[in-house]
Amino acid sequence: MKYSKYHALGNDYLVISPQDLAFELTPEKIERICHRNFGIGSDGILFGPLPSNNARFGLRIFNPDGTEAEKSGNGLRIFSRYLWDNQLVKEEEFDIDTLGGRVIARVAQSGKSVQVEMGRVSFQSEKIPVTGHSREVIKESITVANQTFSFCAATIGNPHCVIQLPEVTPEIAKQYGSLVEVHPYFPNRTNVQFMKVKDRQNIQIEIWERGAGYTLASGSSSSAAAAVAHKLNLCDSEIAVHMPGGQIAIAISEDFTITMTGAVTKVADGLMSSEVFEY
Ligand SMILES: N[C@H](CCC[C@H](N)C(=O)O)C(=O)O
Repeated sequence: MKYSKYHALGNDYLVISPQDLAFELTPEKIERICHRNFGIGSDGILFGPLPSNNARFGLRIFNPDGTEAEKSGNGLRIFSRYLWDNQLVKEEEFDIDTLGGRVIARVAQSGKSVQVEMGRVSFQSEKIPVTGHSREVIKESITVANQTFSFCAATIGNPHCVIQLPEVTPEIAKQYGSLVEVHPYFPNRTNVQFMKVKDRQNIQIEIWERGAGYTLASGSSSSAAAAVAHKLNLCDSEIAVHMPGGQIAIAISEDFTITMTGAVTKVADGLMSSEVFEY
């Protein structure tokens, strides 16, 4: 079966088109395809373009644990580049419908940069969701492994828990991210960002992704963390988000609509053998 592999700042995805799909995309098959040793290996699968009544293209996004995500910022930039590589779009704006809402994308620099209007960030508990009474989830506390953190929660279609610290490291993300991801506060689990605010135009984040674990970059995490920094008046409305895999530019409008701009890199076009499911 044909696939295309791209990465966005080290957050890698496989694009599989429905016309090439040779089997049902079950959670077990997704896990195996994404496995770094027994499969092709990736941080997820982008399944599209699909027919849509809401947009020019439909897209489904799957995590390596087989669960489906409402949105993926890096995934949307990669999918936009895939559409451009396959002559399905040129430099014009086009829209993509996802489980987490409709976005508007534009490919630039011969596919090496993509801008996506990701939708509006909400801090509202019932939209994220976060348990408890209806409120904006700002500066609340969460305890995992006997460590209590102050956090803010946000959604941009998928859920995010943003924890601000004076310093952030991969070790902190790996030690605490997996515990926060499955904390009872988050009925649908959550993506987790540990954020250092460097100045009013720059933040640094370390990421633990729902259903994927530690990743080198995340577009929806960048959007959520930047929105929280702006909400807390720690940053202005244009923020560079620095991650181990590179940086993403985030622009935040008055109503917290997010525009994300970042790189995309083509890795390969490949052919997957059916033997991958036999081991
Ligand atoms: N794991 C995420 C989806 C992918 C997010 C990330 N790769 C991005 O670029 O936004 C979730 O379950 O919500």
